[in-house]
Amino acid sequence: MIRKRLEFFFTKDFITQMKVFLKQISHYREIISFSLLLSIIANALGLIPALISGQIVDGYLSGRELANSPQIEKEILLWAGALFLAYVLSEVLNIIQNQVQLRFRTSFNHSLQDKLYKHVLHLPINFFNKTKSGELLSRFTNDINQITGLSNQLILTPINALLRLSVILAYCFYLSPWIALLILLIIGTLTILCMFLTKKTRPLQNEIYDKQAVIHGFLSEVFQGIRTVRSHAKEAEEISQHSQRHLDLNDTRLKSNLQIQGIYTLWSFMQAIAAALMLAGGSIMIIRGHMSLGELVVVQFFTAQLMNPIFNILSSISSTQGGLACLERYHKILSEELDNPPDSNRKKLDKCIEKIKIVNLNFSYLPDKPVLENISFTMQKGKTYALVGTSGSGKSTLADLICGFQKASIGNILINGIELQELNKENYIQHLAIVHQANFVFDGTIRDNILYGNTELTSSDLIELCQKAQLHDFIDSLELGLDSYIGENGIKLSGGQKQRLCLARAFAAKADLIILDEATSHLDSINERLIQKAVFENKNDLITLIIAHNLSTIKDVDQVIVLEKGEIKEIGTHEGLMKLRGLYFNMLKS
Ligand SMILES: Nc1ncnc2c1ncn2[C@@H]1O[C@H](COP(=O)(O)OP(=O)(O)OP(=O)(O)O)[C@@H](O)[C@H]1O
Repeated sequence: MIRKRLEFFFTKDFITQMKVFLKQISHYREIISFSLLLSIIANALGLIPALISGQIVDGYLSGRELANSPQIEKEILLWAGALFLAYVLSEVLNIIQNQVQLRFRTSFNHSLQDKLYKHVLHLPINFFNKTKSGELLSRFTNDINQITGLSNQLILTPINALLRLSVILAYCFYLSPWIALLILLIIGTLTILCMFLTKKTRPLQNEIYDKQAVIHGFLSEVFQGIRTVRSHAKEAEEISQHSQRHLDLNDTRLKSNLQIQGIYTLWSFMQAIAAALMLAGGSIMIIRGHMSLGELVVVQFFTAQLMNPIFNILSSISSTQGGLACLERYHKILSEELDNPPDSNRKKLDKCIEKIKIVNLNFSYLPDKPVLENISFTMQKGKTYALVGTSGSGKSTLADLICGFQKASIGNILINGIELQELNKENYIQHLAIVHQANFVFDGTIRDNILYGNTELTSSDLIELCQKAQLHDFIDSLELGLDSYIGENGIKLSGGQKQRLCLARAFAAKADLIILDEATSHLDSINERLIQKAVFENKNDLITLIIAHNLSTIKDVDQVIVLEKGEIKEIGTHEGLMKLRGLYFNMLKS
């Protein structure tokens, strides 16, 4: 019966999420218990002033002629001192409890952040294709903060409030069962009414969080693409859309606030009724000789104190709903399947990559829309390969599959004879170096960015790498050389300088498979040739795969693979394909 009633107020979903949360914080039970104990003692001390006031009224101010004796004044002063002490002690304990609580919350927040970050960084690239980065940021900031607050809303506030409620009710019951009954009646009505109303606030709370996340998503997109926004003079449109989204969010906030305000108003109204009833009931009981004046003082004081705990429980339920919605979203991300579990027992490569065999590979991003079909070819250590084809033919997708960033729908990629899916991805990636056309550089120095590819490099290694990537002249021209800051995503660098920096970082990785996906597209022909020379210098030690639109840059590779609409149309050496006078020949001629 109780369970049914609970499910009436809290949905099953709510209860499941609550259980998940309680399990999550079970590691912190010691610190939570300590914080709870402090809070209970502080609250108990908070009730003492009421009892002392009642004692002073009954003991010295009523029921007999007021005696003006130094002894009585001394006793009153002692009681007042005790009252002051109870206040002070209660406050001190509250301060300590706040500190303990903060410690728990920061450590809990930290562990939530770490867990989510660890998971997200190992999610398939597809996850990032479908999730806006701003929304993801919202999960790390707003959602995690809300989840952290749940400990207060679900544990400390209700337990404290229930305890206070029990003490007050017990005292009132001791004075008069009728007063206790009256209080219970008021509380019961109030609780049922507020529970109905708070239940209604949850959908709007969720809507607010969702809309905030969408706004973050758009903001981060616009900041990242500020050049595109500027170059299309879309500032006014973006501002108006942003403002529209905010108006929409404000609308939801206002609706939600209206609901909450309704609850508050109802609450104040009931509180006024309770105070009036107590005053009337208590006064009648004094007149009839069933209660003393001091006891009425205590009851009035307690009634006022009683309302807050109940209100805290109810507002906890409302904010808990928001927090649990955040927890739901948090766990939704954690339930996304990892393609690269960090602690898996998958096989590690015991030597460098010597052979990559691709067998009958098929892949599609969307059902029934194949991007790659029946791809089969082999790459060997010491050889260079080029993937060519028209735009959208699937070259970058194939490179992503070889790197393990995407999973083939059908077919295999065998690395030294081992199925790629059976390999420990972290270990496998350490054997690769990839440079994309639009590679990312971090906000830091040139040195930081190159060391990201290999932290063990010495200064002379760095100089050598920069020479290989044709970056040395540029670095020499900078006042701070390798220690120059390049700004967010290399804003202070030209497209070509950024590409050369990415090449230096890739060379630093000392990989056995290097994939250059349009990696020299921003370079002038002299630099492009020099870099190619550098790439081919160590070609005997690795597998080199070049994806290029400029076919004049790949004439010297050992094998050219020509893709067209996701299928291999031609494969062979430059000379062989030229003789064939097929697709490759036509591409080169055109
Ligand atoms: N994340 C994605 N979701 C859905 N479709 C995608 C995704 N990425 C690429 N595609 C589609 O897959 C096809 C192959 O894209 P891919 O980037 O591999 O081609 P590409 O040959 O490298 O092109 P380009 O030479 O222009 O870089 C294209 O039709 C593209 O629209």
